[in-house]
Amino acid sequence: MLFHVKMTVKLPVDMDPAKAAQLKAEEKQLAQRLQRDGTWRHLWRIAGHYANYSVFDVPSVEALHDTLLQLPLFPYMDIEVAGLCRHPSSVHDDDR
Ligand SMILES: O=C(O)C[C@H]1C=CC(=O)O1
Repeated sequence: MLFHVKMTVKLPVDMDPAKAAQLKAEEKQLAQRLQRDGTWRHLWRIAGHYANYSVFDVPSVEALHDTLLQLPLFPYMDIEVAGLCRHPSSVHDDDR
């Protein structure tokens, strides 16, 4: 199942910079692992924002929920999710 996810990062302005750097490094490590295993299909920065548009490929809504909860930055993100299904006019066979 494919899901479009918008993540907006809102780190507290008074967060210790070392803690922020650690969280971002941990997030990057997990994000790259999930991209390599095919779970995190797309990751795009939204220009001008500390936010991203992503596409996740997971077996269920519960799996998406569990994946998002694992993200080190989860406590500091606003997350919006939209389920995706194949468009009848799509020419891409892997859109499912
Ligand atoms: O920077 C972000 O958009 C937040 C998050 C998503 C992947 C990652 O490495 O950090």
